[in-house]
Amino acid sequence: VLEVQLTPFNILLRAVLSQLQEKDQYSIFAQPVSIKEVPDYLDHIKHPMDYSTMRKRIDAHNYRSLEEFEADFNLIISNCMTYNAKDTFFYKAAQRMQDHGGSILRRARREAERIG
Ligand SMILES: CC(=O)c1c[nH]c2ccccc12
Repeated sequence: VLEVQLTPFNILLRAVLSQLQEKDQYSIFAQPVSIKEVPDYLDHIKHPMDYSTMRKRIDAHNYRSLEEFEADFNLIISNCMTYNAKDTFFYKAAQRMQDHGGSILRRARREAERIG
């Protein structure tokens, strides 16, 4: 059985990830971009990221700080804005996710300071 040690920090990261995923109503960012569907994706994007990968990193206690978690969130956004043209549904979804994420992460930073 996967015994995930639940530290306050780990619980905070899982809660923040769930808040971010609530704003991804079409689950655009939920899984890695499919290389079968998008064969040239890795020619353009050198560091793919998605929410399922972030969840694995949380459970592996792979984030040592909220800044590292935010860096992966920002990677999801920047990858999407790099690969997709400005007038696309995906690009616009990344812009909205960036706006939503900004306020969610600001609140999380204050909470992380509080739990120390
Ligand atoms: C997040 C993202 O860029 C994508 C998510 N699903 C896709 C399908 C085709 C091309 C790009 C994507």
